[in-house]
Amino acid sequence: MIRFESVTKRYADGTVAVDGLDLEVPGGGITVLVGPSGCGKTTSLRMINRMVEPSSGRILIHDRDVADRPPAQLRRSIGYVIQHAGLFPHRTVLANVMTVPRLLGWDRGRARAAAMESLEKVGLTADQARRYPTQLSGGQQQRVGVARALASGPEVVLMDEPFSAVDPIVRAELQDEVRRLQRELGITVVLVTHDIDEALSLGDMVAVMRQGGHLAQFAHPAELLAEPADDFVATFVGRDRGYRALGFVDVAVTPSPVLTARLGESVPAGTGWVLAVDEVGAPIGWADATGWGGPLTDSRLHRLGTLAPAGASARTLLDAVLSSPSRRGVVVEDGRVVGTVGADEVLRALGTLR
Ligand SMILES: Nc1ncnc2c1ncn2[C@@H]1O[C@H](COP(=O)(O)OP(=O)(O)OP(=O)(O)O)[C@@H](O)[C@H]1O
Repeated sequence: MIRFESVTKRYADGTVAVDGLDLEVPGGGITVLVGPSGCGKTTSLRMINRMVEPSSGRILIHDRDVADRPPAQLRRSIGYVIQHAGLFPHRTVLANVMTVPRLLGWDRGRARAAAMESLEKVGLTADQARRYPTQLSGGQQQRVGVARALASGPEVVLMDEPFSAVDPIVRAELQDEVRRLQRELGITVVLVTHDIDEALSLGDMVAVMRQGGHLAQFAHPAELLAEPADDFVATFVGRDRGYRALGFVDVAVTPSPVLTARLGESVPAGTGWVLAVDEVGAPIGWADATGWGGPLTDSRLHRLGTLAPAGASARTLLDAVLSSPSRRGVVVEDGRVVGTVGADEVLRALGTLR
């Protein structure tokens, strides 16, 4: 959908930032450009909306050369999100988000409605819309940046290190949000990051670039982990790639029934591990009824491990097992316990995969 054809960018001082890049970004997904500092990610991204002009080669969106479109018009049709949101400080949040619709010539009412809708999509309120950017947290400002990029309903959104300036928790929330919005709106997102974990968790496809603006590998995250094209990619992808690859592996393991009890219910001595559940069947903790019996109380409970949703990846299942005091991973559906799995079952299922 976005095609780089032998694209090279040589800056005026002779720096070759991108060298003969051939890349086909599929429509309707998230494609991540990742690589070490200075490998040409930002330059590649900015050539899509003509903020940087290629020295040779061409870039096509829907088979149409971007060079044939006036830069200002092209940029209005493509959303753009940058690291520190890049908001106008002296304009309200709403006015910021209305910018592109207004530039497109929409009347005030239509632009305002589109901006409010867009702000709502990223979880911001009408009250926040009236404020100035500095009156919001860094994470909220970044949401405004995303809302602004989406306000005119672009098909393509470019994001340059959009989450690097926020803390890890906000970052994870924003990543989820972008994933959700991409699916909901069916847009094509091209995102630049230097963080391989972000690339692997967000990307439907990941382009790993290396110094000198060369493409090292373009693949699905699971393939990058399982079959890095060369030593550079293997090193860049990092340690634990065998284990991390399990995050993309589905295994057929049927959860076994587990003994559950509500608080106050009597548990016979010698029962072993019992999973405490609340009134709707959601797990609340484990109790070890090996050496005692009697009513189950709060004080008997050990902390739950992580929970694996039904159909979770091998990595999530194993994590549920390893973090559980009973060494049985709890599988839930709609928050309710459906059963448990053991490490041996997950490993056996993995062993039968090709
Ligand atoms: N305007 C410019 N003039 C000259 N050289 C430039 C210019 N912009 C970028 N470069 C150089 O081009 C190369 C690629 O830069 P680019 O910003 O595209 O890399 P990047 O992978 O996005 O890096 P980072 O992760 O550090 O932002 C670097 O060597 C950089 O110094």
